[in-house]
Amino acid sequence: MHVVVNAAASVDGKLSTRRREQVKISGADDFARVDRVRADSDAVLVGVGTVLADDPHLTLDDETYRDERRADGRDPNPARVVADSRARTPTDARIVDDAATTYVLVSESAPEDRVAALERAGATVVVAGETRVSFPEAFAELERRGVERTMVEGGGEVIFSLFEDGLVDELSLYVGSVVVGGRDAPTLADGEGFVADFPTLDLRGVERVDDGVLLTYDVD
Ligand SMILES: NC(=O)C1=CN([C@@H]2O[C@H](COP(=O)(O)OP(=O)(O)OC[C@H]3O[C@@H](n4cnc5c(N)ncnc54)[C@H](OP(=O)(O)O)[C@@H]3O)[C@@H](O)[C@H]2O)C=CC1
Ligand SMILES: Nc1nc(O)c(N)c(N[C@@H]2O[C@H](COP(=O)(O)O)[C@@H](O)[C@H]2O)n1
Repeated sequence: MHVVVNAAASVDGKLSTRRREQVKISGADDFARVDRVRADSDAVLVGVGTVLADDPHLTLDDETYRDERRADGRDPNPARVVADSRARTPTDARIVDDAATTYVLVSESAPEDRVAALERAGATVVVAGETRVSFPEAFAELERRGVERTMVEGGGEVIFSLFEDGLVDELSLYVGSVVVGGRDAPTLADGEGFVADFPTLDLRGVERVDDGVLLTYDVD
């Protein structure tokens, strides 16, 4: 599985505010770039924290990208994937509608009634991990289902885990010209944090986009 993490942060590294409400950090040109990255992916993944905070749709905005994908014999939108150990994704979340395939990654400890409700709502549930979603296991199953390239849109808990598991191949970070602040505001990589053996990156590109900077990296 090739994994591309994409996120937008303030200059102080925050993905949103201490209230965990969605903040538009990217400008129009960056959102257009994000749409292209989505279109080039087989799946777009977020954590359940992002689903509960933002209620994202994670489909393509530009119809021409859907047309391109149809012409290539692919589904018009990439699949949507939620990492959700306890199956907390609401059945009326936008990510569960019929605009694209939706995979909900759950752990073995997810309540059966929640799993059944998500399946009734049209989601495909993938069980991986005992109490928390195991990304290595889940990605192996997604690969069996034809997902070879996954774009990860956040949030900070999930991005940290993917770095911890050594699963990230590329990172695109848009740094908007804004200060958010807040010691409890989510950052690019939250979780427990590293104290040694920090993942290191190769800087591939630096580009001005809107009034911010797009940084692109390969992960060592
Ligand atoms: N600016 C940007 O580019 C973006 C900003 N955001 C912002 O980020 C915030 C949400 O981020 P955050 O709270 O970090 O939530 P995440 O989206 O990272 O979701 C975290 C949750 O995912 C579940 N999960 C399942 N398996 C794992 C695993 N192996 N490792 C880690 N988590 C796992 C956990 O819940 P459980 O144990 O119940 O499964 C965990 O609490 C929102 O404020 C949102 O607006 C989000 C995306 C992009
Ligand atoms: N690239 C980017 N820039 C920002 O400024 C953002 N706030 C985000 N957020 C991500 O986009 C998701 C919303 O997707 P839809 O428009 O609903 O398809 C949101 O949930 C974050 O993952 N991204």
